[in-house]
Amino acid sequence: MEKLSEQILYQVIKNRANDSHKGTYGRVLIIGGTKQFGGAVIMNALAAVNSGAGLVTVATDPINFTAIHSHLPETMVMDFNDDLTHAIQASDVILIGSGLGDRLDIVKHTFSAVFAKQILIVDGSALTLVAEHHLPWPKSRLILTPHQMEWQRLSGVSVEQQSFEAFNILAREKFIQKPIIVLKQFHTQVYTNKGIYELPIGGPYQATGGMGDTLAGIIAGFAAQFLLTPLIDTTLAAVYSHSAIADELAHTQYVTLPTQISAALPRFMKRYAN
Ligand SMILES: NC(=O)C1=CN([C@@H]2O[C@H](COP(=O)(O)OP(=O)(O)OC[C@H]3O[C@@H](n4cnc5c(N)ncnc54)[C@H](OP(=O)(O)O)[C@@H]3O)[C@@H](O)[C@H]2O)[C@@H](O)CC1
Ligand SMILES: Nc1ncnc2c1ncn2[C@@H]1O[C@H](COP(=O)(O)OP(=O)(O)O)[C@@H](O)[C@H]1O
Ligand SMILES: [Mg+2]
Repeated sequence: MEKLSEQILYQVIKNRANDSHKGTYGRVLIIGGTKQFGGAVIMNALAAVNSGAGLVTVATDPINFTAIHSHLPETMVMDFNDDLTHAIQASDVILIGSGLGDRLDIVKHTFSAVFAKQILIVDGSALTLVAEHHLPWPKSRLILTPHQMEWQRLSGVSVEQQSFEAFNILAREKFIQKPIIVLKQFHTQVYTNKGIYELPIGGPYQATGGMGDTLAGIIAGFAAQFLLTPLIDTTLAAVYSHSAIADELAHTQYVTLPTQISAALPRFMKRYAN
């Protein structure tokens, strides 16, 4: 297992070309946030916008529209009960699942609408729904972001067994699409076609609801913006940035809130851009 270092940030975070525009930095569609869990998509979107995605749209329960706009006038919104086919197919990156509750219909529709070349990040409730209903995965480029219980549901590997990486490797082999799997925990592990990476930073000051929603949003923002960089590297840089910011905040804070991590992203990224 290879330990991640800040080197990955220099590899991925590049200065922007003068002749670029918002379209250059990718279109992200975030799908999630039932009436109960609107906060999850707000945290997805705060992370995606602050990490530099060019255009972000949130497809969610309309009850969340005002709250989203009051946090982030930069985002567009749409009703996730409407037909999402066009919005899905017009996006570079789709993030589905944070706070999606029991909306199996939306997961099924999204999986049927995505193209093979698109990047689909599957988080939170969407992972649980796939596991419960044994849904087949789509052919798109896939990143899964389970916490340990979500990975247990998906793979059958118990939380205890997950400390033996061989079990996780075997479980990943069963996926036809060989997704990038971000197995979140203290010292998160990332399983990829290039190898397994361990995050040596981060800590329990990150144990607040919404921390994973924020990570998923950063992964989406990085993937959309650094579209020409290998997806494994952009994912690793997102995972590293998320906890590196938390570590910096933890010098002076007892807990590090998800929304504070997103707010710190633009200044953090500026230090590594080259
Ligand atoms: N503001 C919002 O709108 C928020 C919305 N959110 C959204 O809510 C949705 C549900 O997500 P969820 O993770 O809360 O519930 P679920 O998948 O049932 O897992 C709970 C079970 O798993 C266990 N468990 C958890 N973590 C574990 C770990 N690391 N390692 C091992 N076990 C772990 C846990 O154990 P326990 O806490 O009981 O010890 C319990 O048994 C999801 O879509 C998310 O995006 C949240 O982000 C919060 C903020
Ligand atoms: N003790 C810890 N040490 C390091 N990171 C942690 C710790 N507890 C939680 N985290 C991080 O917080 C995030 C939690 O993700 P998740 O459970 O999906 O949150 P949520 O769904 O509430 O947004 C992961 O990135 C995980 O690595
Ligand atoms: Mg989560």
